[in-house]
Amino acid sequence: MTTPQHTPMMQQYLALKRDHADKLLFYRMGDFYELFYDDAEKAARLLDITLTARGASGGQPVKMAGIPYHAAEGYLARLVKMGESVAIAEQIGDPATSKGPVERKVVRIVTPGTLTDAALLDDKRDNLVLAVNMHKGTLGLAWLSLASGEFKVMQTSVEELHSELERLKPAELLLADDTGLAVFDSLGTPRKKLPPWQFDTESSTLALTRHFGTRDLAGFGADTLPVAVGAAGALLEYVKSTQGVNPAHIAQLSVEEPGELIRMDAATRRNLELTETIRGEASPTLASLLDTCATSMGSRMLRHWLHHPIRRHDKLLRRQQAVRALLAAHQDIHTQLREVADIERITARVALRTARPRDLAALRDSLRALSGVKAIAATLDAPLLAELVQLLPADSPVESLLATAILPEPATFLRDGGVINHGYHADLDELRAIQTDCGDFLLALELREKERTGISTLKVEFNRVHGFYIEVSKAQSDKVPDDYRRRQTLKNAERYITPELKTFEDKALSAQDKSLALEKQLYEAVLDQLAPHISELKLMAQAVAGLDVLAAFAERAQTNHYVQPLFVNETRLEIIGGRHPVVEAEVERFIANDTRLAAERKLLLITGPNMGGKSTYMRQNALITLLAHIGSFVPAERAVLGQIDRIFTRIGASDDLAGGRSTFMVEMTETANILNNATDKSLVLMDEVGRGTSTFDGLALAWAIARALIEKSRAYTLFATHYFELTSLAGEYNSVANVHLSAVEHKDRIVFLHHVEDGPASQSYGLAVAQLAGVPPKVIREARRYLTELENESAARAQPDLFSTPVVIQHEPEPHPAVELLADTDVDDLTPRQALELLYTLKKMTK
Ligand SMILES: Nc1ncnc2c1ncn2[C@@H]1O[C@H](COP(=O)(O)OP(=O)(O)OP(=O)(O)O)[C@@H](O)[C@H]1O
Repeated sequence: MTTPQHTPMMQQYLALKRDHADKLLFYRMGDFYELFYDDAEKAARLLDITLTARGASGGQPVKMAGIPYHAAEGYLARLVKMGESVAIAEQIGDPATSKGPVERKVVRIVTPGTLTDAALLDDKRDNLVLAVNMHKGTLGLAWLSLASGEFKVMQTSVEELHSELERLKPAELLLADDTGLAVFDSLGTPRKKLPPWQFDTESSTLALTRHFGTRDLAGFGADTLPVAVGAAGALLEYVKSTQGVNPAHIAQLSVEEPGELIRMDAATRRNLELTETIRGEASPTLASLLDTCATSMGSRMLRHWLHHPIRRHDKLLRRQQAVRALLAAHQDIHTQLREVADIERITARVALRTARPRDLAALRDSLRALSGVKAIAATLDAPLLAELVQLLPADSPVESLLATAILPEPATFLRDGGVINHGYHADLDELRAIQTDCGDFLLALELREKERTGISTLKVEFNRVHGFYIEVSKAQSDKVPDDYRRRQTLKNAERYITPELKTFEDKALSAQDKSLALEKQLYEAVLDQLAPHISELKLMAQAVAGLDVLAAFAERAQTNHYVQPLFVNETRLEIIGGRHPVVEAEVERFIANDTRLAAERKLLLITGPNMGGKSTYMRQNALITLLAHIGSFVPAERAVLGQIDRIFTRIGASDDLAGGRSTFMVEMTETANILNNATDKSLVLMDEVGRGTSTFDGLALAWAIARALIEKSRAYTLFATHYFELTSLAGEYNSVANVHLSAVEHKDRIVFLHHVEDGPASQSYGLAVAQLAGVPPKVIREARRYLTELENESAARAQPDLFSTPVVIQHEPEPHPAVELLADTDVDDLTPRQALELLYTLKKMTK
């Protein structure tokens, strides 16, 4: 038995689907996008739309789900958010002339990481696609924001992968098919596996140089980064294959040098709540506090800066000078910038030829507003501002082109017409005149016909379905002349057409069709004319974003009383009157605290009651250090900072269930990372390390970790602990100092002073805090009784204090190599001859 044939339309569908098996295929049919078979089922499930069946093809009913064309954006956004990719097949043939199904083609592929549509993108976040390439322990990364054209590469060691993923937070990952790392499985990010050859350095170099029109990649500084180049090539090809047009706005590749930035691992970025709270919310975070930017370009750049603190003091000084100059002008700059649209994303859409009429109008109006910004910024005295001002437009040819070409308020969709300006093209004006003259002609005709026929109620009108007609009431319809042809009969009226009206109708309707076609053509030509200006517009967008962020820094500095930090080239981290920027906005009265670290005072051992403010104090120092290194002023009376290369934090307890690691395992993994990587230029925050295990294990570990930080890493360390035994370290090492968060007990109640004072805390107040938290009084009473018992017991045992100084570590002697060899030997496995040889070897080793 032969299988019944598929209908011609389904054959066309299946051919398209074959090339896009891993995506949902939106198949355009009239005013709908239809999905069939498994795609239909999946879409029905994900989008909660109706699943139906349509006739049969190939002997089977065809499962189908439809999405109205005009509502497609919303559905696309939801699908992409869920990590799906969608291929959109449009009708490209003319239904009137085609035999069989209209020709269709996949014109666009929407994937989570390659969005550019304003409706699908989050204004305040970059949407990145990241390609990961690994070769013999080297990690090559390439990432792109298609909506801005920013294309970057970096080469580092594979160990950095986790931290880079946390920093970049890509919306989509591209991996070679044969990459099998568990770290990717625990990420929720949609992944696309590509054949490994796409990551080949040689063919990638070829693809990249062809795209950029360069001879090699040396000009980008990427020629020495073969693994990163492999990733970049795979990425570029992927993006080209999804867009259907050449992404011309990707005009350069930049290399990110790991050494330029202060490095932070994944845990640190999370713990410091830079752009997301630990719970994954957008506020309150450092970003939500600082973001008073007027444009979404500024908001995005601010987020970028927060994750990319820079080390070079001269660069930071330039930002600081700009902030200082903006203290008096930020309000005016921001007022003007509020008129500026998202030039960056509009430019990308111009390059990808998906810019809508209102994008172009917004670009034109933004360019106008920017000349105002330029005028204000030009009066300010700071080298960085002068550089940014240079990039802002003055009498931009783009603005004059758009001013003449596009109507002040164009229609939303080009297909509706009403986009191209009057006076821009003579033929268009003429075609439009025919349509406007319509009104006059019809009035004149009505008058004339009334006179000729003597029918006073006669009306000349138009509707979309029937075109032009003369309407006469039923009662008077016997008076119509012979040249009236009936067009339509209504209940109370008849509608007619005359040869004259018909001729006019043909002319008017064809004028409308022609003017729509002409508008489309002229619009495309405007996009062509904009193409050479894309890189200049991109630079302008960057300058606007930078200016916006610097103005926000100035505003924040003024409103929240921040000061300009001072950078020095000595071992020093001194913060006087420091505050936690986010907590200070949440509490009524924030207590400022000092931090003094220097070569001879490198580790602060912080004790004090729970809720006393230890975490807040530690974090505020990290945040102040970070703010200083993005060029912002800082919440303090004074801050003096030496070179910083990394910030590490080991704070709080969190399970990594997806990664299969317990709380304590996470704690120790993060600690291991710190001990292995911290240098004397690193800032390390350790919050109650060791508390995830039994008291003695925890204490012993905390003690040994503190020593390693003091002796080996010599990092700037803030070490908060509940183990009072550790406070004796200050007696042992000059570089250790004890501080504590003060509290007083008042009539059985505890009052936190949140003030950092010298010396160790005198007691722990654990029970008082538990009481404050509402633990039932009976439980507190029992705890108090048990505590007394414990204290008495330990006094009675008078156990020698393991941590009293000096502590002598009993090193186990290294075993003799002969002993090791013997331990590794399985005697039962040896032949007599091998046994004899072994004996000789052992003998030799003892000589
Ligand atoms: N310097 C300060 N000024 C005013 N309020 C503060 C200050 N520091 C902390 N607080 C308040 O005290 C609360 C507890 O602070 P924090 O979490 O830092 O305490 P902790 O000592 O780390 O507690 P635990 O040991 O239980 O983790 C904060 O949420 C904040 O409301």
